[in-house]
Amino acid sequence: MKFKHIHFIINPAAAKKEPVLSYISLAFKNSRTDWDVSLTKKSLGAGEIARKLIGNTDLIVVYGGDGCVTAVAAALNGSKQPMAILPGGTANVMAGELGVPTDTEAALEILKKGRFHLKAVDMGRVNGEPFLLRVNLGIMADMVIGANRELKNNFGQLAYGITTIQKVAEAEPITYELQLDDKKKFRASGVALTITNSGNMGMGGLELQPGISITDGLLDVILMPDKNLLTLLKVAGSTLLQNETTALQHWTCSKAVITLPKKQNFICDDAKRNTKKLKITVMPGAILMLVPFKSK
Ligand SMILES: Nc1ncnc2c1ncn2[C@@H]1O[C@H](COP(=O)(O)OP(=O)(O)OP(=O)(O)O)[C@@H](O)[C@H]1O
Repeated sequence: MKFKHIHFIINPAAAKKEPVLSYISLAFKNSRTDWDVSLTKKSLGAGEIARKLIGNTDLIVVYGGDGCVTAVAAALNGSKQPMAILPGGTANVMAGELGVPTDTEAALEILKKGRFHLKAVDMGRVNGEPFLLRVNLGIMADMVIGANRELKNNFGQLAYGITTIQKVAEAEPITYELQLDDKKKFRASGVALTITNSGNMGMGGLELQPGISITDGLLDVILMPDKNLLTLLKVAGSTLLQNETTALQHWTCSKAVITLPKKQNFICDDAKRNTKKLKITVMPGAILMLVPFKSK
């Protein structure tokens, strides 16, 4: 498959510092593909740019971190406009999930040679707002909020690890009321709750829990009940060994209502929000994404 026209949305302030325009120009030098570029600004997000491009190009490629990627996916959901990712950020969870190489020139080579197919990927919606990766509460939310730009610039992916250690020490369990699909409501306490579409953690291809799929039309709800050392070690071990652990509670559903004892911060992909009740639904096959063929 080859595209006649590609529009690149580039975040010039993305974490990777590299001559991405030269790479694009070189990759398509002798190709019949015509391409254009838009640059994001602090005041002009990737999502806003993407929305105006719907139907005006064959493929929107976003170069940046997950902030840009999730903003573009949110803008395009339900539109049938295909999108692709050139990883330019610190972690690029979605690119990892799809198997897009971290190396920009290698990712462009796949695009140029047509070694990919398009896949309809699920998204979710929380209190009306679309998300691509996950909704986080508790430690996981605090960790994303704590990993600020300065920390990410200095430490890259390690920024998340540094803030996790800080946040675990401070964490207190919260009692959540959960209603999954149309089943009976129940209460469960935990220091971290994640409602996730993607299993990838953006770190060396590690998965949060095995079997989480971005194309199964379902969301995975994962609760970490406590923060004692044994639980943390079990979670770390199961992540590394890619097996299911009893230290985490894990459910799947297509919709969830989560009620908190009081208003609290949560993370919708990259964005910080605050609420007492989360109404979450899956949007099966909401976005067409470019997926590289698996290398043999
Ligand atoms: N031209 C620009 N100058 C400065 N900042 C920008 C510009 N364009 C976008 N941004 C900022 O970049 C951020 C989103 O970028 P990106 O998705 O690469 O970051 P990220 O999600 O923090 O990535 P990662 O965590 O993987 O490093 C937003 O905070 C946005 O305001």
